[in-house]
Formats: sequence, structure tokens, C-alpha cells
Amino acid sequence: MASPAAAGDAGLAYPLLVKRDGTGREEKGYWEPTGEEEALAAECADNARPPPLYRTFKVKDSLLLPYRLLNLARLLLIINFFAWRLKHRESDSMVLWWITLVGDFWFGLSWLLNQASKLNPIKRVPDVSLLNQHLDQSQLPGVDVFINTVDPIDEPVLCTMNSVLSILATDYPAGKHATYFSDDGASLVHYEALLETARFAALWTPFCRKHRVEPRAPESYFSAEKAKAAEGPYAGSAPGQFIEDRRRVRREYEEFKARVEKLFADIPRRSEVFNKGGGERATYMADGRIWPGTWVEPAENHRKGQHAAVVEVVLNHPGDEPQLGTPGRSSEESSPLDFSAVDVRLPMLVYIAREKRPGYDHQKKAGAMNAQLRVSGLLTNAPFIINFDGDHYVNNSSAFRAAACFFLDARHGEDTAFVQFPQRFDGVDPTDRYCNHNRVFFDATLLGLNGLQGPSYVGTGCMFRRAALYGADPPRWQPAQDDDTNKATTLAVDPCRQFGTSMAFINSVPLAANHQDRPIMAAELDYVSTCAYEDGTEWGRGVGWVYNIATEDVVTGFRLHRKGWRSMYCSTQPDAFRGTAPINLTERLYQILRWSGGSLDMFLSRNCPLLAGRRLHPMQRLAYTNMTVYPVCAAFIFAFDLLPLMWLLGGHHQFYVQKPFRTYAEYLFASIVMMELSGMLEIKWAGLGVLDWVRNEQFFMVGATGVYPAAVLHSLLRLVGLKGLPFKLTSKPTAAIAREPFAEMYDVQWAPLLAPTLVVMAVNAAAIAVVIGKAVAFGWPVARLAGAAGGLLFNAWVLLLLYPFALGLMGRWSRRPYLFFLLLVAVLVAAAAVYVAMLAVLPPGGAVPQSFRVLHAVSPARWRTY
Ligand SMILES: O=c1ccn([C@@H]2O[C@H](COP(=O)(O)OP(=O)(O)O[C@H]3O[C@H](CO)[C@@H](O)[C@H](O)[C@H]3O)[C@@H](O)[C@H]2O)c(=O)[nH]1
Ligand SMILES: [Mn+2]
Repeated sequence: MASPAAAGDAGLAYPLLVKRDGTGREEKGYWEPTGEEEALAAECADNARPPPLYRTFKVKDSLLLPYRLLNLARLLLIINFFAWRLKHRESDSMVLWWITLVGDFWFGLSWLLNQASKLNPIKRVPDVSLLNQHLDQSQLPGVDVFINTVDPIDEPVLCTMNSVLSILATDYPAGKHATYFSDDGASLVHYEALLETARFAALWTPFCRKHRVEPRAPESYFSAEKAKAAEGPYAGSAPGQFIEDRRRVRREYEEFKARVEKLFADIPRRSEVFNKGGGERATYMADGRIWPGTWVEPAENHRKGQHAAVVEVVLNHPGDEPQLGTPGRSSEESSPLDFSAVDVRLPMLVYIAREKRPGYDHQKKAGAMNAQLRVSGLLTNAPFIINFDGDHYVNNSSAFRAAACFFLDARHGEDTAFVQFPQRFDGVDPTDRYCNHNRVFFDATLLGLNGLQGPSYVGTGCMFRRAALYGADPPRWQPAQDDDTNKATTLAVDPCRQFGTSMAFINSVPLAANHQDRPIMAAELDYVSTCAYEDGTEWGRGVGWVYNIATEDVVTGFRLHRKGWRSMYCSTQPDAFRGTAPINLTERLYQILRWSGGSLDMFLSRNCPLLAGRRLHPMQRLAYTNMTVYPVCAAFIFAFDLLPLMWLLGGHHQFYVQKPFRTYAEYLFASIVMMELSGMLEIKWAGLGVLDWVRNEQFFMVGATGVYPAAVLHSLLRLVGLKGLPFKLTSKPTAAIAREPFAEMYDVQWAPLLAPTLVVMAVNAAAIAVVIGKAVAFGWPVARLAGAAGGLLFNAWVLLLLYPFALGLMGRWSRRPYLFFLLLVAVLVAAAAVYVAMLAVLPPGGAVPQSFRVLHAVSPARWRTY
């Protein structure tokens, strides 16, 4: 890896990136350059413009054509299928005939919606080394970094501080980025942990720069160290000092961790001492001031949901000139490492806890980020903003530069509102039982959108253009005549109604679009963090992150796309950022409940994709429709999954929703096979394994049987004015005591949300048992059995899709998955035996009412009563 001389850049710029051919992993061979850059490079050379900063790739025709043809064939098949069904209106129950007709139609439609956005996948690979060649440090745009957290215990504070450290040490000029830490819990633990972090960063950041270590979150660095050592050569500037420096930093890190952990005990103890006088039991800061945020023992104005705003600058802006450190060594105390060739500046770091008052809807994460938007506007007002969930850290320190490649590129840079990176996760079990990696979404769907107007915003790891968040129009949609006054920078007639009444903030708005340095206006910081500030303004609607929805991300991205902005997808090697994911079944289900409910709410709101204007790309509109309406299919899936109930009915009599049933089944079968086939082609260009695909299918079914119906219900209730979905914090792994690997995965937490899926499993298992029972009781010939095979296949398929769910309910028993199959066989045999026994004791013809009783036993109506 060629790295520029350390002295020149003081340990900053160096390329650590995607392989230059743009093909990261197994998908090698399926992508080819579009040739866009070559044409452009010639043009740029003529008028001295910077060269293209990213390369564009498309899927090779040898894969793309079969993929498109297969989808066309499937479309024709589906059309034929409907024509055939409409011509053959024969069924044992016309009601069921209609239900399945509508259901089949809906599936056909949602498949179309889902497919439409994937027909032209585009991959764009930034070239950070080109950026570094053509721009010197001072020309890089400023970036304000937002990071959010709520609770130092639920979101382990050490994990959060690791994220902060990774940001403070990232490879970007220290004067050019500033970090805004939002604490929605307003807890002193966070604030003091941040002070500790700033102190430790004075060692950590220069260490990272000097030795160019990766990743720059210490916890992952020290745990990945072994793997790394085997992988890459030393990239820093002082190989001789590396081992010793690292040992020293590691020791300091252990001490840092201990100090942070101790805060939970130190703060109450210290407050105890200060509180000796009696009266109110306040929580005190180390310097003897009373903490304005929430207290250990909640009191009036110092409890969750009721406290003043706190804005504290933890690290000041370091100035724009690199500052070399000292040779060290001599004095063990102050600077033990030799930083004489390293820039030791730390970027600005600000703690924010916005005000909370009863009677205000604080709008969760979106509200927190809008407060960050205003505070940062006053302090650094960088033209770009990148936001992180508290558990997401920078894993590839070139990531900020990678995003800059897109914004600074001559092609679409000016029209790009945000650059979204994929979400990647640590700590997921190797088989990814609950599909936490979501690979099909991140590596197939989002690349598809990338070929249209751009990926949707997924909540974290996304760099925004500040002016776009403020509601500006993209240049390509601005009226041509006013070229000297850039719309993005002009204020509306009544800026107070739009942005609130802080003049300092309003004055910062027109400056947001310009890349030059600007003065820091440290006024009104508290004022813009109050709850009342947003009253009667556009915040949460036309300005900032969007409110009144559980998934602020999709809708905020949508608002930008609707304005005509585009977005870019940026996937790097190694992963740009990494976070944690819920590996407990119930937690995971609540997470997808929030996503699916929020999405559907968006569809039913004024942000419905169908209502957007013409600036939204037509295919992008279809994609957003798909992204928001998908939970509705659950109603039909649920119905179809329960259809096996009809196999429980009747003794000899067979029940058919559509006759001739054989043709119906053939159509369904062909259509499903074609869908899976196109999935197999899809994972090729996405570079995924079959397991990723299977997990995706399985988790769709798990969601569709329990979560999505619940989401539909919630959204309907919300429509009639009842309460919407809460933003339930997704649980984070408790870092400290690893009882056993993936312990959370084996915890069974009962929740009503699990019941419907359980019913579906029971019904399908029972259906199989009954067929076995019948076959035994009536001595079915082989031909008859073969006839039933289709139905059995369907039942088995459903059970297989729900397999991860079953494992989740088995808790620690699921460490031995074969137990599940033993259990299943036992249940089937038992149920079949019971069924045969019942048939035996009943007179012929009495079988029907009897099976009705079986039916009653497994019907959802009964399940709901406990
Ligand atoms: O009142 C709140 C609630 C949450 N958060 C933060 O929001 C982030 C996301 O919350 P989390 O519980 O981790 O939710 P996830 O399900 O993991 O989040 C995914 O889904 C969310 C939308 O539903 C997106 O906002 C996230 O970026 C995306 O990672 C965390 O940093 C929280 O600290 C706040 O700042 N204030
Ligand atoms: Mn999360």
C-alpha cells in the first residue's frame, strides 16, 4: 500500500479502500465498467476540471440479460395465470376463491413492485487516492458528525465511547470535522465519559495516525489485532516503535475502560458527599457544579422527560494548521509516545442534551438530530453532515473521504443530497439466524435503487448535504434564470416561520452551502435546544429529519428524493462502518415491527409515494411504494398459510379453492420456481451466498405471519386516531460479561407478537399429520398420496421457512437443532395417531363434525384468549 510521506500529511491522507477494479468479493466477474469515466476524463482534461472521482459499474450482459428475460417470462406467466383463473370460476367455496384471487393478484403486484427497482443495478466505487491527489487537506469540505444515544446502560456506554473514539481518530483533517454527541437521557455518566474519552483520544488519535491502524475503535482494534496482523503489512511511519507504542496504548485503554465503568459508582458517591447538607439530593459534576440534566435520584426538572438543555463543548475547535506533538519518551507522564512527526490535534467535540418538558412530543431520534442540526449550525456549520447510531463506529477511516468523492464529483455531485453506506454488524451469530445482516437488502436492493435515483436513507452511516436538509432545491431543478443567487442559499420570505426565531441560526443558513471556513457563532446554543423552539416552524416537516413516524429514515430520504435530489450508494472494503444488531428473536421482531409499521404509516400519510410530484423518478416511486406498502401482503400470506385448515376438514372429501386444482397448483409451482431462480441470479451479482437468500426468504415469512399483520393493525388504528407505534429502543449486547457466545440468542422472551406465527406452524404441522392419519386410516393408494403431495409440499415449505422462528422458541435447546426435527416427527406421529383414533371411534360420516372440533382447537380465535 503506497502511503504518502508521513511528514507531509502528518499521518492523515492515505488510500485504504476498495480494490481498484471495483470488485470486492465473490461477485468478481459479474460487473463491468460502464466506460462513463473514460469519456469524461478526456473532457475534463480539456477544461481543467478534476477527474471523475468514482467509477461506475454495471452488471454484465451475460448475467443481466437472463435475469431480465426470466423476469419478463414470469410476468407473462402471471398474466396468463390470472386470465386462466378468471375463466375458471370453479371452487368448493366461492368466498375462498375470491380471497385467493385477490391474494394472488396482490402477490403478483408486489412482486412486480419489488422487481422493478432491481432491473438495472449500478455500483459506484469512489477513488480516494485520486481525491487525495487532486485536493489538498485544506480543500476538503467540512463535515459535522452526529452521534446519538439515550441510555448509558441499555446502550452500553463503552460501546458508544468506542464509536466516539473511532470518529475522533478518523482519517480526516482535525479542523475539518466536528462531533456532536446527542444524549437523550441527559445523564452525567455520558458527559463525564465523554470527558474521559477526550482525554484518552489525545493518546489514541495520534497513535492511530502514526501507525495507521485500522479499525480505529479501540475495542475492535484490539480484538481484531490478531486477524489483522496476519492480513496486512504495517502501514505506518515508525515500524520500530509500533509494538511498544501499542502495548502502552493498550494498557491506557484498559485503564480508560475501568475509569468509565467506575463513573456509575463515582457519580452517586461524589453526589452523596456534596449532598451531606440535606435538602434536595442533587447530582454533582466533578467540579462541584450541579448537573442540569437528569439526576441519579430523579427530582423536579431533573428527570427523564423534564430537564433543561445542556450544551457543553468538550473539545474546542483545534484550528486549521497541523500541530506536531513532542518527541516524548523523556517524561513518562505527559507524552510517553513519540508524536514528533504526527498531527496531535483533536477535532471539536460537543455534548448536547436537548431540553425535555412534559406535554411535548420529543420526536425521539429525529428530534434529537434536528437539535444537533441547529447547534452544529451555530458552531461549525459544515456543508456536510454524517450521522451515526450510538453503536455504529467507523471501521474504515477513509469513509468520510469516500463520501466526499461523490459530493465533489463533476457528474452528479451538486445534485446529490446524501451518500448512504451499507449497515454492517458485529456480533451476529455465524449462521445469521434472524437475518440481521439483511444482505439481500443492502447488496441487491440498494444497488438496484442506485441505478435509479439512489438508495433510500437507512438511518445511520449516511452523509448529507446540509442545505438539502434545510429544504433547498437541487440545482438541476432550480429555475435557470437566477444563476447568480443560488436557491440553496437564499432565505424564504419569512425565515422565522421556517427555521425558528434564532437570528444567529437564521444567519447561518445561507452559509451552509458554501465550503469555505466560517466564524463560530457560539450564541443561543441553549435556546435552539429548547422544546418550544420548534413550535409553529417547519422543523420535522420541510426542514430537518421528518417527525411523527417510527421510521424517520425512509421518510426523510423520501422527502429529499421527492424534491428531485439524488443519492449515492457507497459500499467499501473494508466496511465503512459497523454496528450491533439484535440477535434475540423477540427483540428482532419488535425491530421489524417498528420498521414495517413505520413504513406503512408513511404510505398512509401525506408522504405517500403515490402523491409525490414529477421530480420523483417513476421507478423510484414504484420502489418507495414497495418499500412502504409491503406489510399489507401479510394479510394474504397469513390467510394462505392457514388454508391447510381445509385439509383438516372432511374425511374422504377433498376440498379445492380452485378447480381444476392441478392446473392451479402447476401455475403456482412454476411461478414460485421462477421467483427462486431469479433470486439465484440476483445473489450472483450481489455477491451473496445461498444462505443469505434463504435467510431473507425465511425472515420474510416469519415477519409476514406475525409482525406484518400487527403492523397493519397498528397503522389502521393510527388512521382512526389511536396511538401509533412506539420507538422501542433496540437492545444492545451487554458487552462486559459474555456469559457464552450469543447468549441473547438463546433467551426466550414471550410476547403476544409470537402467537400468530405459532398458530401458522401448528396448523401446517397438523395438516401434515392429518394427511398421514388419513392415508393410514383409509389405506390410501400411492396415486392418492401423490395427489396430496402438492399440499404436503406446501406445508413442509411453510414449516421450513419458519424454522428459525422455531429455533428461537426452543431457547437453549436450539443449540442442538436436530432436536427440532425429532420434536416435529414426534408431534406429527402423535397428532396423526390421535386423528386416526378419532376416526376409529366415530361412525362413518361422523368424521366431519369431529374434525371441526380439531379445527376449533387450533383456530386463532382460541389462541387469542389466553
Ligand atoms: O429517543 C430516542 C430514541 C432513539 N435514539 C437513537 O436512535 C438510534 C437507533 O435506535 P436503535 O434502538 O438502535 O434502533 P435500530 O432498530 O437499531 O435502528 C435502525 O432503525 C431506525 C429506524 O427505525 C434507524 O433510525 C436506525 O438508524 C437504524 O439503525 C440509537 O442510536 C438511539 O440512541 C435517540 O437518539 N433518541
Ligand atoms: Mn441499532
